[in-house]
Amino acid sequence: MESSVLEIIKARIHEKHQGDEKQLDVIFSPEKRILVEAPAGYGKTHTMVSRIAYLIASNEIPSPKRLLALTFSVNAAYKIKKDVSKNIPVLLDGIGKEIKIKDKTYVSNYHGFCRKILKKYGQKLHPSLLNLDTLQSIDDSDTSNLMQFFKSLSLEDAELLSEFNISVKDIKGKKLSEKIERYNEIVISELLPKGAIPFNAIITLTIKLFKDFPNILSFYQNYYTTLLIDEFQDTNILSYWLLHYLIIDKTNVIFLGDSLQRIYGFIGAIPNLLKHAKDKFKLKVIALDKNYRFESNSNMLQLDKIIRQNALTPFANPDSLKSEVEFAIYDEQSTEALEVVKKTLVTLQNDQESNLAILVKQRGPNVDLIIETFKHNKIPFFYGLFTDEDANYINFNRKCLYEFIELIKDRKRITKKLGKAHTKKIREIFSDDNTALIQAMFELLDVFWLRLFIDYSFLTDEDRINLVKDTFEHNGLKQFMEFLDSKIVISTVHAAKGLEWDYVILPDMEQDLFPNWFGLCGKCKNSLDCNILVNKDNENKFLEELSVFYVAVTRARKKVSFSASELQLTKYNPKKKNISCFMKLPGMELSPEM
Ligand SMILES: Nc1ncnc2c1ncn2[C@@H]1O[C@H](COP(=O)(O)OP(=O)(O)OP(=O)(O)O)[C@@H](O)[C@H]1O
Repeated sequence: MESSVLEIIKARIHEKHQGDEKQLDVIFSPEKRILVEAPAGYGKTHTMVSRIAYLIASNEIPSPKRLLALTFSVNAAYKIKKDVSKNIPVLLDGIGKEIKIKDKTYVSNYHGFCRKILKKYGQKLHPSLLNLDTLQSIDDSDTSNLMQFFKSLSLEDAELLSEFNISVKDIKGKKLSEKIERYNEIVISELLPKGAIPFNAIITLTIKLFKDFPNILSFYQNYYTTLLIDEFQDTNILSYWLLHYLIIDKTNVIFLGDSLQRIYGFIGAIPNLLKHAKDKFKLKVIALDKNYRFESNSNMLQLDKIIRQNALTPFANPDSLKSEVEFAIYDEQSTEALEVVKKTLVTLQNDQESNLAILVKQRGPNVDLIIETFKHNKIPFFYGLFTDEDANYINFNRKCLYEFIELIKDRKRITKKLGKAHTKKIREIFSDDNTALIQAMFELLDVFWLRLFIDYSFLTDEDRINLVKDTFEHNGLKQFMEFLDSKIVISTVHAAKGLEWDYVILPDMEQDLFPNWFGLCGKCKNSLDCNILVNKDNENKFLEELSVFYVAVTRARKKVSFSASELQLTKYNPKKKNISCFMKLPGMELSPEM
């Protein structure tokens, strides 16, 4: 490429990134191995998009097709793809070059990528993998379920499947490596012939393919010269193994992530992964240093720093950080619920274009009362109280996947008509279920189909089919909350990851709720006064809960407010509880206003 053209492209990127030196270092870096570490809102994804666009626009890689970009969540992957396709024409505008990204650069999540490989070569393991799109994705965690659906499966094999599933979540590397071969054998001999494939097998079979057919592995290792991975902290052990196969000496690698946003430990996100990967792949660390989300909001910026500082030095404030924090304490839950409703209305009244989320750690009688109070006052809101572990939520996504596969069996294209048929079928299946969760799922499903034809019209039919499958298979409907019209969302923090609102309220900041009993309080020896002493025994638990707190707080663009009650509702009687230890992080200057 002519140097003058390259300079124009660089200047355009420079301008887009407002001269942010660290981001530009990453984008233009000649290094082959980079780890970008940065907190929420520091521009990791923004930087990744420009790096991809730069590599393609400047011909730094042999072809856009040879760049592989992966992320954890489906929605994030397709957003990156969309941003890259928007960015390249801007970079190349008026300089006589045209690159259509539509079906070139491959951006996906780990499963989507493996599915692509299995569709091409999986028949070498079993003929049914040729029609991977029509195989039903099954849950292999429950032994009795497996025995019921697969009559010829022995109890021993069913147990192995379910133990394998649990070991992925518990990150038991040794157990997994001992069992992966047998796991694959059972999937191939028992499940695939009956048209079924477990979620984890999409990755384990790809690994098997790489092991059994070195020429296929070598093709992919050489084909993808550049590998970029966003949301790296959420990678699980199977995906991490997959990366070990793909990365060879000459591969250019960039991982981007933030250890403090690892909140999927309970489904297998590996702890200390960034450090491990840094040593393993000899990565050069570049830390981004400017927070764009809270650029003009010094109070939120300070609060962000305070939480992060406490991850390094719990309950110490060496840099004397200060942030004013609204924290109201009420005598009991019904008063708190009413005040949360009032606060919501006043906030939206004062800032009419804004939206607001009420985020909680988990479902329970306390948030139920808040919901009842909203309903009682006839204030509409979206019900987002589900997590990735929630059986009903998972079941809804699964049914969506099943029905989609049935509908797409004889077709190669997704049309609006197909979307309507799918929604109709799902509504029929759940017609007797009036629970708030299922009603909310219907809303999300409508939004999902609507956005598919608006936001993803640039995708090929194959990519769109993959997007639908990836979304349902990954329990990803929750990500479509961001497109709802609703100005008020009541959600779990886990369902809200990756999304943002102008205002966030965190109610129930009490002992046993946030952090919760299972997460930390049950283990804390100082629960009498909730002045936790962080030590070797509870450090990991503390960090896991603090991560969820951090993700919750950083969902707010403008402001976050907190509340608590002295009397907490429990299954039995209301109980007197302390306020959360998280409201005692040094540097937070609490003001009783709400
Ligand atoms: N150099 C920059 N100039 C202007 N805006 C920027 C810059 N870098 C990032 N932003 C903006 O800041 C916001 C946050 O960026 P981005 O989503 O990439 O951050 P992130 O580090 O990936 O956050 P998270 O960890 O929460 O995913 C986006 O709206 C992005 O457009």
